[in-house]
This record gives sequence, structure tokens and C-alpha cells, in this order.
Amino acid sequence: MKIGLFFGSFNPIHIGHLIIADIMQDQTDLDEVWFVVSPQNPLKSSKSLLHEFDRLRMVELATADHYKFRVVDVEFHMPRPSYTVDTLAYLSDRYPQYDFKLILGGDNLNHFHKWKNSTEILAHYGLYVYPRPGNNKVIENENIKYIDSPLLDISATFIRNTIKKGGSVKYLLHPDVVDYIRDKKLYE
Ligand SMILES: Nc1ncnc2c1ncn2[C@@H]1O[C@H](COP(=O)(O)OP(=O)(O)OP(=O)(O)O)[C@@H](O)[C@H]1O
Ligand SMILES: O=C(O)c1ccc[n+]([C@@H]2O[C@H](COP(=O)([O-])O)[C@@H](O)[C@H]2O)c1
Repeated sequence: MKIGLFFGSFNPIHIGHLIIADIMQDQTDLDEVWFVVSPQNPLKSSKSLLHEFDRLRMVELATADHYKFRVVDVEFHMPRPSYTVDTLAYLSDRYPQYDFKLILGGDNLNHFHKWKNSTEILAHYGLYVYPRPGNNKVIENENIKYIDSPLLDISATFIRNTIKKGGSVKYLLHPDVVDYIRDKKLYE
């Protein structure tokens, strides 16, 4: 079975993530998509990060109604920051029966060469890249698959900023995530 690992900070998870994951399982050879919630991206500041348990809970809520989605919290039990190569090694060891691929937004491909052991990741796992508005670097490599699908101009940054200004994000988030943010007063 081929599994697409969708690594992310998910701060918070938005409909862009859900659309990407759904298209990946529907229009590629990936059988399932596993959302791997990262406590701390090595290349991002932790300044505006919500607590990792809140981010994990929102990913669980948003993905619960899709039978091909699964949520993985292994990085919560691993050293920080969250180096993807180490998580991949751990998952491959634990699930030798699965063929793991990485799902990335096009923006992340621009910085991919700065990731720990990026060459090894590319050689051993391969990437499925979803385009993102802005600069999408194209690297010619047989282990990178580019998905031709609608651009989604949605980001967690825009959502955080809109909520902080009191604006509506009702249709940018899963309804259960909207309720969770409101009930836990995450941005107040
Ligand atoms: N609209 C989008 N189009 C394509 N890829 C996306 C989109 N939103 C997120 N991704 C990809 O999803 C993964 C997880 O992204 P992340 O959780 O950082 O969301 P984000 O919206 O980029 O957040 P932030 O605005 O806080 O940086 C990354 O690989 C990112 O490139
Ligand atoms: O392993 C690395 O060196 C590395 C460098 C930058 C980002 N990542 C991972 O890439 C994933 C996407 O990050 P983000 O913050 O854009 O959602 C997340 O799981 C990060 O831990 C990993």
C-alpha cells in the first residue's frame, strides 16, 4: 500500500490541507493520506504557534469523516525540532509493509534543499507536490511527482490574521475546527 505522508504545523488545519489530501488520495496512486502533525518545524519560528495538542486535536476533528485519512502524532514523542528524515526512518521501521511518499505544497519545495538530509529523503521516499500560488520551483527529478490541480489561495497565516481582526473564517475551516477555536477561545 502507498501512503502519502502530509507533514505540517497545521496552525491551524484549513480546507486547503483537506482539499489537497482528498485530491491526493483520489487522483494519484496513493491509497491513504496520513497527517503528521509537527510540534516544531526546524525552519519556522514558534512565535505564533498554537499549542501542539490544540493543533493535533483540530487535525483529528477535521479529518475524522474521511476513511482514507489518518492522523499521526509520533513527532510528539521525538526530539525537537521535528526533522522529517528522522520521522520517516521511524515510520518505515514501524510499518515496513507500507511504501511512504511525502506530500508537499509547492512553497515547501523552494526550501527543500535546506531540510536535514533532503537528498536522502528524495532518493528513498519521493515527493508528491501540490502547486501553491506564488513561486513554485520545479526540480526535474524522477522522484518528484507534480500534481496538476486547482491553485488554492488559502494559508494558515491569513486565517490567523483574519481571526485576530475579528473577521470570519467560517468557510476556510472545517466546521468542527471553527467550533473548537471558538469554544477554547484560542485567539482571544
Ligand atoms: N494553499 C495551499 N496550497 C498548496 N499547499 C499548501 C497550501 N496550504 C498549505 N500547504 C502545504 O501544506 C503543508 C502544511 O502547511 P502548513 O501547515 O504550514 O500550512 P500553511 O497554510 O502554509 O501555514 P502558514 O501560513 O502558517 O505557513 C505544507 O507542505 C504546505 O506547503
Ligand atoms: O526536516 C527538516 O529539516 C524540515 C525543515 C523544514 C520543514 N520540515 C517539515 O515540513 C513540514 C511542513 O512544515 P510547515 O510548517 O510548512 O507545515 C513540517 O512537518 C516540518 O517539520 C522539515
